[in-house]
Parts: sequence; structure tokens; C-alpha cells
Amino acid sequence: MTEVVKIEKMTFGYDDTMLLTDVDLTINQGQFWGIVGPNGSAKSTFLKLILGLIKPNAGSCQLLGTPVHEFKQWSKIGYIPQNVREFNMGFPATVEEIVSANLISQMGILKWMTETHKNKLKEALEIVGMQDYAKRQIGKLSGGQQQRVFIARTLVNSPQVIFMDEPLVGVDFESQEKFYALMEKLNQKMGITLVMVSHDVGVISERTSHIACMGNGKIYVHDSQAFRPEEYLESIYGEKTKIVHHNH
Ligand SMILES: Nc1ncnc2c1ncn2[C@@H]1O[C@H](COP(=O)(O)OP(=O)(O)OP(=O)(O)O)[C@@H](O)[C@H]1O
Repeated sequence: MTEVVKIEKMTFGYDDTMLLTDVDLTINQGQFWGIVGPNGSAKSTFLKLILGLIKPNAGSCQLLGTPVHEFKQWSKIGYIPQNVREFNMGFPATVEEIVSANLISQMGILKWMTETHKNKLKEALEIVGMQDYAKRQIGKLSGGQQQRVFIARTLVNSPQVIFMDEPLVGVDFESQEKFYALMEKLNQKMGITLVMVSHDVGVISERTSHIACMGNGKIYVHDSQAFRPEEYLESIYGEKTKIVHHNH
């Protein structure tokens, strides 16, 4: 089985306070991981460490079998950071401009779109159900729609894995359902490995294959089916915490 991410003995702190100590984690091709943990437990930091955006104090990370600092096949890696929508609100670009901007690395020196590129753009928008919005301004779409556009932006490069940092913040329940249906399509039909940070412990454990719980500098790994969100929340926040189940 292809190892998409392999982290060994990773330790990291921005200063003297260690956020991760001696962490090991392996993510295999085709899995869907949810990363959960209380505020400040270094979930976003962990994604940045995986992607080599920050350097660990000790330990290593491999992406698709290559040490991250030597990794070059970035088109195989999709990353949707947490603040992507805030950044984007006042930005006067259309959906197709945002999505096709990610094709530039494939376009060669002339930087124009061939039929193949146009087809990739169309296909990516169709997968996320945003083909009718190609000419619309990104800032005028809903949070859920913007989220789908940013997913399409990663899809033009046919990624092997997509990392997402809290993609459901500010997204309503209906869009959340659509989002998870899309994740199922990407993961189960297209075989894309998914890794997403979420604070919604109950919902994410129903949708993913694996859960990584962050806290106290450690990462506890569970098969999603064996994960008990209630017990987890109780261990962090005390007995009074209850999970609110949405009615489907
Ligand atoms: N660039 C930075 N420099 C110094 N400290 C930082 C930096 N980025 C984050 N931190 C601190 O590191 C800790 C972990 O932050 P991080 O954003 O990774 O946590 P998180 O689990 O994603 O939190 P949240 O759920 O609130 O988004 C926090 O205490 C944060 O204040």
C-alpha cells in the first residue's frame, strides 16, 4: 500500500513549549482522515509540518515516499488552508480564473490554455457541481460554494491527496451534507486520499475512515468505527459535554 504521509518521531514547538513530542503517524493511499483536537492543540500546525511549510525540531516527514524537504511533485498534493475564504472575499476574480490559476504549472512557457486545460477546468467544476458558476465572481458565492471552487482548484492537477484545514467553518448544515457527499465521491470513486481538520468530532467520525486526536503533544489514532466521540469529548472537556446529533 502506498504511504502518502509517514511521520516518524516528530517533535515541534514554536518556542520552548512543545506542541508535538515524538509523534508517529502513517496515512495510506485511499484513506480518509479526520484530525480533531481542542483549540490550540496544533492541528493547523501539524498540517503545515506535513507539507514542509514549517520545519520540525526533530523527526521526519515523508510525502509519497520522499522526505518533504526534497519533495517536488507538488501538483499531486492539494492543500486548502483555513483562511482561504477570508482572503478571497474582496478579490475580484471569477470562479474559472481561480480554478484555472492552478493549471499554470502545467501550461508551459506560453501560459495559455489549450483544449486539454479547458477540459480539465470543465471537468473539475463538474465534479464539484459548480459548472454553472464559471463566470461568477468568487466573492459573491456562499461559503459552501466557495469551498467547492477551492476543491475544484486542487482537482485540475489530479491530486493524490487533499489536505483541508477546517473546511466546514461558516458552512450551513445543507452545504455540509453536500460537502461530505463530495468527499465520498473524491475518496471512494476517485481514490483520492483525504485529510481534514475539523472541530465537529461527532460528524467527522461518521464520515471518515480514521481519526487522529491531538492533545498534550501526542496524537492518538483510531479507526473511525472504533472511535467513541462521547468518551473522547469527556476526556477533554469533562462529563457535561454532549454531542448534538443532527436529524438527517
Ligand atoms: N506562527 C506561530 N508562531 C507562534 N505560535 C504559534 C504560531 N501559529 C500558531 N501558534 C500557537 O501554536 C498553538 C497551536 O496552534 P494551531 O493553530 O496549530 O492550533 P489548532 O489546533 O489548529 O487551533 P484552532 O482549533 O484554534 O485552529 C497555539 O497555541 C497557537 O497560538
